[in-house]
Amino acid sequence: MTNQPNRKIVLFPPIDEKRLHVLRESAGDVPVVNCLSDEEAHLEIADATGFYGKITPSLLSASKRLSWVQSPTASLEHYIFPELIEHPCQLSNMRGIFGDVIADHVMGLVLMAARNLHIYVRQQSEGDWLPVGGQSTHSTLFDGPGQEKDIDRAHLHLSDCTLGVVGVGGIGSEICRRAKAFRLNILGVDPVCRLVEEINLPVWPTERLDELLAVSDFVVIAAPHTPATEGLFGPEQFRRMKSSAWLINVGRGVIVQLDALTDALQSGEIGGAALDVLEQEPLPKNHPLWSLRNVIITPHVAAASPKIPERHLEQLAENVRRHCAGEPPLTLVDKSSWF
Ligand SMILES: NC(=O)C1=CN([C@@H]2O[C@H](COP(=O)(O)OP(=O)(O)OC[C@H]3O[C@@H](n4cnc5c(N)ncnc54)[C@H](O)[C@@H]3O)[C@@H](O)[C@H]2O)C=CC1
Ligand SMILES: O=C(O)C(=O)CO
Repeated sequence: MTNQPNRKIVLFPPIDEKRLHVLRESAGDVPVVNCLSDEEAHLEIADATGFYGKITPSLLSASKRLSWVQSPTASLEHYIFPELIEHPCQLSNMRGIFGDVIADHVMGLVLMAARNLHIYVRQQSEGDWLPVGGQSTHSTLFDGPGQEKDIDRAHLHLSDCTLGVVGVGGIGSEICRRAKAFRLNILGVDPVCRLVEEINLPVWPTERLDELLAVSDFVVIAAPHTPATEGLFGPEQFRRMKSSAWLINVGRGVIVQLDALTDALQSGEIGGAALDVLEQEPLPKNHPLWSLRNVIITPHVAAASPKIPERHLEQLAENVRRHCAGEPPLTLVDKSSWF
């Protein structure tokens, strides 16, 4: 397909030369302008049709012909504002490139929690040989066969567990597939009631979240930050969860009310939490969550992988090509879900 006439794409903040070259190849004869300053971005956006980067209300109001905005991230909370929602331009994000990487991270957290690995790693640094649930300095299995002991009850058997996913999109679906391979029972809620391919898992509507919470041993949040998910997990949701259940959050920190989560963990209302994203990032050094035995914190790294920059560029280049050809972008965002 030939490019549409009079298209122009503006990038701000600027990107490196190597990536710029790839984008220019995708754009063909459409100019791609890499702006080095905010002032330059304000001038260049006036007649631009496409924009990649951090759009602001001021840049948007300086634009006269904008029909496409691409955010650099999957989440949109730092890139969306009322004027952009009302603007007729199409908005696309970077969802869909993180699925396998984040699902691997989640399975790592599930295995740590089930096998108490987080506790053993801490004990290792002190040179402590202490089985969780046991008092002896060696495995109680040697004390005699046939009887279930505290040490057994303190370690989870994964195929007896249920994992419930909140937000079964690109990341959530991959989590379900991996969990299935580990023989967990799987549930999922999402406003879009799809079937997870390969494992034929029917996804429940979000109205059934309470049911999912009541039976899940692991509740995994892989949803975006939207008005509907902000603060979605508070005291009531923790009350509904099993007292042994773990909450795993790889979606966005603000979906979980940090104070309510801290209370639920300190009071034993839920069994544990594994958090890659938190309402406060970085979590302050003196926050009580750091010292809780049943908490695993990773510093917003669930998506870190050498594959991601490569995929990011590929997806961006494809959306540049589509914009120039007059086609809708991949990963179009439904702006109405932000009302
Ligand atoms: N921890 C990290 O480093 C990263 C976190 N993320 C987060 O993961 C989120 C999901 O990313 P993808 O799976 O690629 O996006 P996606 O758009 O493919 O999937 C998100 C799913 O959540 C669903 N959803 C929307 N509102 C919901 C609600 N109220 N309750 C339950 N589900 C709801 C959507 O319908 C969709 O199926 C991103 O928006 C971002 O916040 C993304 C990348 C890295
Ligand atoms: O794209 C996102 O939303 C991220 O969190 C990247 O780490």
